[in-house]
Amino acid sequence: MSAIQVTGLTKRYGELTAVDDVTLSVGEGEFVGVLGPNGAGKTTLLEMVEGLRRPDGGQVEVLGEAVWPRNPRLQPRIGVQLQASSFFERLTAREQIRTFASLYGVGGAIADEWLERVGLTDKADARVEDLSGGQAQRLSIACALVHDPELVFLDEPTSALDPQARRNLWDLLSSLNDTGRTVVLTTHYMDEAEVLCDRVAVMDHGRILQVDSPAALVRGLDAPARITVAPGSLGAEEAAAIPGVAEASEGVDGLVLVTREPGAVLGVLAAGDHLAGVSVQTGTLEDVFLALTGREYRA
Ligand SMILES: Nc1ncnc2c1ncn2[C@@H]1O[C@H](COP(=O)(O)OP(=O)(O)OP(=O)(O)O)[C@@H](O)[C@H]1O
Repeated sequence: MSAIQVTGLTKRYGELTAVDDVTLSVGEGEFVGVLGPNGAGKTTLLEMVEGLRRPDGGQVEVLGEAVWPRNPRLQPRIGVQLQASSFFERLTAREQIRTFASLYGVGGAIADEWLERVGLTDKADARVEDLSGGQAQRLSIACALVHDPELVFLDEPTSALDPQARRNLWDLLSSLNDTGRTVVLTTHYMDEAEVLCDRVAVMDHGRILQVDSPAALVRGLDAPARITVAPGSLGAEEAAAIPGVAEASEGVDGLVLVTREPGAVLGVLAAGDHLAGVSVQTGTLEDVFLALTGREYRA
């Protein structure tokens, strides 16, 4: 069964169509990312799927249930990362998460465990107003997860985090997903989408342009591979004569061979003992975005 089924979803703000006829399905246990630049419509889409915003058209079904109007049967089963501004005022971090926990009948010990899991134990007694942006973000994520929901929604969960906290959160989300939870997040970070997601929906101007695994999106580009050979290892003429090499030219890091048959070319390089220091570069999600929109990706 699908965890999420979105059909023809549309949201307009005056003249602007923020979400334009989006159809998307997310399977149980999948980790799906909605990737797009600022203003692509990711938040609006997510809020409609969460049942927080009313669509102008289309349908949303989450865990087999309608989400609008507010569906109380869904609340215990889904976790929604709220913006830091939605915290209860003047509570400490511990009181905040314990309050969320108690709403779902979850005990204080588990709430404290979640503070630990997001690295906030030493901030447990700080008021939420006194947390840094990254700390508040981690607290909001812990509050969304404290009742162990089967489906988790996160809106740009790592945007205010430093690199270490970002890695830690990636590990946390991956481990949740490994234990069967469905995770849907929005991000404008290509690397985040690439590392975490089973499938990525590339979104721009309210539309989902393509949905697939990061590897399949890149494969679909049909872009040639670039093999860089360490300087001095091989001459340009010799390299150009290797079957399958379309082009060989000196680059900053060595000789760059452009080929659509990287396996065969690497085989020849190995046979000639030229593999030391070789690197292979294929397309990236940035190339995918460029191919889909005709524009460079700017988060
Ligand atoms: N309440 C609103 N009223 C009017 N326009 C809105 C409203 N909310 C969003 N928009 C507009 O809809 C478009 C999509 O916004 P949305 O926040 O969904 O994009 P996003 O992809 O989440 O962007 P970001 O990465 O910056 O959060 C934007 O052009 C935005 O200005």
